[in-house]
Amino acid sequence: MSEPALSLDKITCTFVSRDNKNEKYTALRDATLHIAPGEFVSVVGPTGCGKSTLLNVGAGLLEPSAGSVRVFGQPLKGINHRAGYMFQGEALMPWRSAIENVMAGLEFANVPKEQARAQAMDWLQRVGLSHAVNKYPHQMSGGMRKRAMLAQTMIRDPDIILMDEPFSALDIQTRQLMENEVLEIWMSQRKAVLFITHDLDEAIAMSDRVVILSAGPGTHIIGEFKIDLPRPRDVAEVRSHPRFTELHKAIWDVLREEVLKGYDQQKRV
Ligand SMILES: Nc1ncnc2c1ncn2[C@@H]1O[C@H](COP(=O)(O)OP(=O)(O)OP(=O)(O)O)[C@@H](O)[C@H]1O
Repeated sequence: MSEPALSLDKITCTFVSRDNKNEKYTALRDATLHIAPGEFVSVVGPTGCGKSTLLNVGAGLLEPSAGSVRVFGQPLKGINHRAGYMFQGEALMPWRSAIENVMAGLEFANVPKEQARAQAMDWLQRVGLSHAVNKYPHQMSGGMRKRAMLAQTMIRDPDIILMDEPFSALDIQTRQLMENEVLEIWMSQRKAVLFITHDLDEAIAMSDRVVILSAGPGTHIIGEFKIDLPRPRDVAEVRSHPRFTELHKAIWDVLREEVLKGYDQQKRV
């Protein structure tokens, strides 16, 4: 069997507590997750449990207190250069137009400007932004900015894509369009994806596998489900598939108690 694209083994992350500098807070404890090349894995869990922390460890942005990270079998040191990231917030440079934003990653990698521009045009077309090539971020809608961010992530041709609630700020219709676009691109490129979401429907609709995290402290993986729904999928239509309902119930049975625990903790803060 081939090496996982991303292996997170027995990851523990302990922070100085935000509430009391004399205390420590262990967000993750012994969390293990392997993602195969080309596999789409979503991680769901209660609010504040450690989803972003896990993703940041995989991105090489955060060194775990214990445990190991491997990328295609090689120990990760520093930033994960085989990964592209798409986060919740805005990542476009306001002083650059759509095309200048999309081509920026290639320029920084010293790709000749004309080649970078041609590839950026191609990606803008793929994400439905060929009409907005010269628009600046403030001239684009939230959905258009997300499309530009997707092109910005994909143009570097990463082998692993890390997404942290990328569409949570979008209205439901735009969100579903973007989810379908991501699936279409993923089907054509088959990169490994680690997708973080609060939304169980989104996780099931998109993924090959859904992994469930416990409430913190000491968050770890408490269950995982293979999503055996047929592909290609339309994220809106797949929700009416009887198997979707079965999977949703089975996962929610595991997740519910953790969500309640997480909610309780938030109320106490
Ligand atoms: N740098 C840090 N210093 C102190 N505590 C931190 C730090 N980063 C994360 N934490 C704590 O670790 C826990 C997990 O945070 P994280 O952001 O990973 O959770 P999450 O599941 O992504 O949250 P959400 O569902 O709200 O997006 C939280 O209690 C958070 O306050």
